[in-house]
Amino acid sequence: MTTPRDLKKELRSAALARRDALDAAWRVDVGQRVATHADALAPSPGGVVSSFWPMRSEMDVRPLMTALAARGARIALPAILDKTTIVFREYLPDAPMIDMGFGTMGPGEGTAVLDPDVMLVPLAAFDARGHRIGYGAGYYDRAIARLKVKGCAPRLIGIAFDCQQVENVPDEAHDQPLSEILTETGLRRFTEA
Ligand SMILES: Nc1nc2c(c(=O)[nH]1)N(C=O)[C@@H](CNc1ccc(C(=O)N[C@@H](CCC(=O)O)C(=O)O)cc1)CN2
Ligand SMILES: Nc1ncnc2c1ncn2[C@@H]1O[C@H](COP(=O)(O)OP(=O)(O)OP(=O)(O)O)[C@@H](O)[C@H]1O
Repeated sequence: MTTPRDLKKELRSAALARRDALDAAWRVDVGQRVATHADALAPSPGGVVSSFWPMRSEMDVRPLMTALAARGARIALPAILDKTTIVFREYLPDAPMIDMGFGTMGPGEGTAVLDPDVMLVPLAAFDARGHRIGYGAGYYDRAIARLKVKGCAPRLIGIAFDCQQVENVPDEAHDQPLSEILTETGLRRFTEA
């Protein structure tokens, strides 16, 4: 029997292969263009936006991070604590970044841990309902579930290229659907089917 887990695995690797095939210079250009959506994404001044330090063929959201910081947002980046847990540590441009493994970097220990008001969520694949597939470790699903238990409900904005959209992401109970998605064709809001 094909389980949701098997299906997700297939969709993940196909979507990541499509993303890997995108032209690298075009991807950089898109990263710069999406920064023009900063006004629509910025929380009220002093609010926290979690971003991510690009790895593999992800969109480079660093120009967007800079634009959000210029609008008064505090920026946080994921720090991998163990096989199941990420926390979001404050990103201060002058503070040293440490190697998080997997080709990504993050702020070191001793940096403030923040609860995001707006979360820019990396992903492998997404569907028209806002359901997403990540890299398969469940880090983001768990981090979002943990925030909700604490009474925090961050605005969840997926970051992807249009070629990562799939017909249907199989549902699993722990999935945390996105409210919006930002791609090279703009910012879209999902209306759960
Ligand atoms: N830029 C960025 N940072 C991020 C994430 C992300 O998606 N993008 N994460 C989002 O979660 C976390 C890192 N998550 C990751 C999860 C799995 C693998 C990974 O390479 N997994 C192996 C399989 C390992 C195994 O099965 O034991 C692989 O895919 O080859 C990498 C990062 C936190 N930081
Ligand atoms: N809230 C949670 N509590 C416990 N386990 C969880 C939770 N969320 C996800 N998991 C577990 O994490 C594993 C990976 O889940 P899944 O394949 O949905 O990850 P993903 O969406 O690809 O990853 P990510 O959330 O890191 O982007 C699964 O075994 C799942 O049971």
